[in-house]
Amino acid sequence: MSHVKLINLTKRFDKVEVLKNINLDIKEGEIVSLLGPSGCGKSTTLKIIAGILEPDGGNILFDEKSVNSIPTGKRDASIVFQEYLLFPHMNVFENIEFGLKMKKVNKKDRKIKVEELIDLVKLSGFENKYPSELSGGQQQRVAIARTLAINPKVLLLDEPFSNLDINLRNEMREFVLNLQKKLKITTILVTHDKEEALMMSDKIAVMLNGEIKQFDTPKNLYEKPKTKCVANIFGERNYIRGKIRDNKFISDFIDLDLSYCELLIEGMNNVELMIPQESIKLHSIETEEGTKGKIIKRKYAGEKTYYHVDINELELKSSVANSNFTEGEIVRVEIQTDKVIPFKLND
Ligand SMILES: Nc1ncnc2c1ncn2[C@@H]1O[C@H](COP(=O)(O)OP(=O)(O)OP(=O)(O)O)[C@@H](O)[C@H]1O
Repeated sequence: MSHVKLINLTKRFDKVEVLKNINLDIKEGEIVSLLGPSGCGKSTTLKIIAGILEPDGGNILFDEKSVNSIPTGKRDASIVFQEYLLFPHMNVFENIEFGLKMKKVNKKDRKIKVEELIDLVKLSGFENKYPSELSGGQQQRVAIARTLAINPKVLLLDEPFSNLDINLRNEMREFVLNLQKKLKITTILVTHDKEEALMMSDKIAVMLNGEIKQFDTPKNLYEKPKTKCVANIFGERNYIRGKIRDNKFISDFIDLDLSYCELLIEGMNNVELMIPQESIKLHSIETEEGTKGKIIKRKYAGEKTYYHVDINELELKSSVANSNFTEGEIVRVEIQTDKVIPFKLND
């Protein structure tokens, strides 16, 4: 277990500034995700923590001690990559044993440790199998066991689930989460999957263009993003331009009573009101609630259906469970305002 701190980390590749002053404070035993689009600098940050890459500036602290000059092998931070990188000519037992051999642990202790890990990652009976004889999920569990063999203080996971099919991915997420809680090992997960980050993390660092835009709990990030760019990482939302007066949002299309909006700032002249898709409720035309609207697009997605609805020439996106409205149908649109967020323009 370790408390990890990144202070003013910077990194350039050629002349491109890939990390710009990264600061992060990860408490002992926490699981934190680095979430952001491709190329924003997530893997580079992880590799710098692991010691695979050197930063151009800044400090990496484990338990308040700088590890900048400690080489990868001695840093107590182990990384699991997307491609697992198992040794193909070694069986499961030998793959997991490898790091212990490098550390010159004696044969008897190696056997005890490897058996313990095989049990932990639920691979009993697979000791003599080679990587080519294992499924993706099994290979990944070997990679995790091999990483844990050397008792790292910090576990670094670089998109570990992205090569797995959806069922296996859910199973492995659950598995890693349970393991992490059991071992209480400080874990940093790199992902570009918002749902994965929301489900797995104590906190998420949202990265864009080499910067951390917000570091917060999943709930705060989803419900109270500080900027539009952070909000957009967590899915498509609706935005309407207007102004706020006397607890009311006033726009060319629609006026809304914002008495229940927690994040209201009075007297904002030039705002974009963010409305989550799930706050746009659709009702049949017979009900009296809400404004009249017309369904202009419908996308069925199993648990939810996504609609585009036109009210007063304003196109709003709505996601609704258990509904069966059709394109062209006239409906009632209710906009719930408890989760809307006004952003000052230029945000
Ligand atoms: N060894 C390298 N040499 C030159 N440029 C690099 C190197 N490694 C990464 N980069 C560049 O640095 C930027 C950040 O890369 P990084 O791998 O950290 O992004 P990422 O957020 O992890 O992306 P992805 O989700 O696609 O893996 C990218 O523009 C990438 O092309």
